[in-house]
Amino acid sequence: MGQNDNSTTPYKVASSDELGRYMVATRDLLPGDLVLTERPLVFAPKAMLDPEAQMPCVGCYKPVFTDIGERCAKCGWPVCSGNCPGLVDPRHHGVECAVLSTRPDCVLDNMADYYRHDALLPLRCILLQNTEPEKWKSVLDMQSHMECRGPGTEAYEEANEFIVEYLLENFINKLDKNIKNKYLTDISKELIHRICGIIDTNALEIRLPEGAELQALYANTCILEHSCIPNTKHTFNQSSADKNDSYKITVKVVIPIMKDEHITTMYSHALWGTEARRQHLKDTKYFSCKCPRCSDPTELGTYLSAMKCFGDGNKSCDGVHLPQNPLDDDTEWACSECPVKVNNSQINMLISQMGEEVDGVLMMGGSVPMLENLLCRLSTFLHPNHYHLYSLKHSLVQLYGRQPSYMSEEILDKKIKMCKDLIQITTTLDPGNARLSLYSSVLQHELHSALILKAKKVKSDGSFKTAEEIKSLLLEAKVCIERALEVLKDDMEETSGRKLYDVIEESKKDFEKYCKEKGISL
Ligand SMILES: C[S@@+](CC[C@H](N)C(=O)[O-])C[C@H]1O[C@@H](n2cnc3c(N)ncnc32)[C@H](O)[C@@H]1O
Repeated sequence: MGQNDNSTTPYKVASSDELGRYMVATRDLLPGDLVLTERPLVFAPKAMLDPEAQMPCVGCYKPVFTDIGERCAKCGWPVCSGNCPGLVDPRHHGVECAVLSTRPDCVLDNMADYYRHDALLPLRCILLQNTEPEKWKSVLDMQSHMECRGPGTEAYEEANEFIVEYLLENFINKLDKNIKNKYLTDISKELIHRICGIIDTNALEIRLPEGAELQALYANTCILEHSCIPNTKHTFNQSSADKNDSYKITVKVVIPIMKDEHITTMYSHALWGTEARRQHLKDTKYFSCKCPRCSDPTELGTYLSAMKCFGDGNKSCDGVHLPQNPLDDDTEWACSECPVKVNNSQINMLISQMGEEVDGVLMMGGSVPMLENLLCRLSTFLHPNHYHLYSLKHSLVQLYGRQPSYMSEEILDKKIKMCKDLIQITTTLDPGNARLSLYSSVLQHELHSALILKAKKVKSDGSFKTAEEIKSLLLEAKVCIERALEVLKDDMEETSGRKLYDVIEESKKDFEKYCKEKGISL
């Protein structure tokens, strides 16, 4: 869709005590309309979660083997090659190298502690002050939430140890006067803390094809406010021939926005339940979300956080537990059928324990029996649509119908039902495919494949399916594969979207070939 009136900027910046700066639409906007596109002010690698893992090259972020790999000839940081163009490019390693070069001699043996890539973004930010004063001004315009990040807070102590002291002690305090005058006329502990606050509040994450993750700051995109039902989607350019456009962001409308309505994005994970999303937003962005999804105990009728009632000890109950007021941290959870109530902290403890189990199984690439076992156990406590069960089912549908022991008609029917249930939840939570397009696409693709396999199978009673039955299954499969491709239309600039699109397009070709061979026209 998209409307073509590009004569006026589609947004203006407003401000309120509650939200700070935010964006409103200057005219009615339709899905597909461009809100903005801009290059990043600054970007750098994110923290390495696993210190044993490969480190990103400081010039291009490709993972490198640190023990055998090359080092930057000047500063000694791991690089993909001494000829990496990013080493001299000021947007990448070109400027910071002068500061990082003041390294102690011992560092090459002590990599995990010494090469702290998450300190590079704060360093690249403060280096803008003399090299790119306009960009530096834009960074300083951003909200830092220093009022919530004083000494003694977790955010302060963490930033202090891992970034502020690290940068000061290892590099900045040892800098030659000339270099300091050239690059860092304004430098203090407080300033680095403020930059850390700005990064935590505003930086966006970019996952690169090779696995590394970057963080980047954008002057205008950072003004977008959060909603758990966002009306825009953003993508990052990762494939442009023009290197200056690397990581350029494009923000597009996904749900119609009326003139004067707020333009929103999502800072949290769309498949987390309300409690987890709100806690994450409080901890990292210092506000309490009150959006329509957070305010609704059923989360738009999906029951994504709902629990089953445990009964009162004497009598079992088929009711469903929901928070009475999801915006209240001390809310009680009440049953839909009986008088039993449970307090929020008990529910949170249970849910986080279950979450750890789910993450554990998924991280080790859980097999079908492992996933089914946990699904069965957690289903005793959780509503079938609960987000922990969603995660397990989303993995299961990618294994059912693809492994020899899981090809029976019964399993295919199970897969078809799971896919349909998960598609329903996904579409309700993310009607514009702002955040869950890859999840949706995978589900549509899996549904397509299960329908075809079912069409090819004899029935469980040994009889053949009629031509009508086969055609009806294949017609449904056709709609699914078209939807699987359609929901990815705005993800093509990103590698993960393009890769998934290519896989699904191959399936579509195989499907068309099969129909042609069988003389079936759909
Ligand atoms: C990325 S910044 C957005 C721009 C910011 N308002 C400014 O003035 O620069 C994120 C911060 O905006 C505020 N914010 C964003 N969305 C909000 C919302 N839905 N409710 C309350 N505050 C919000 C919070 O203070 C949050 O930490």
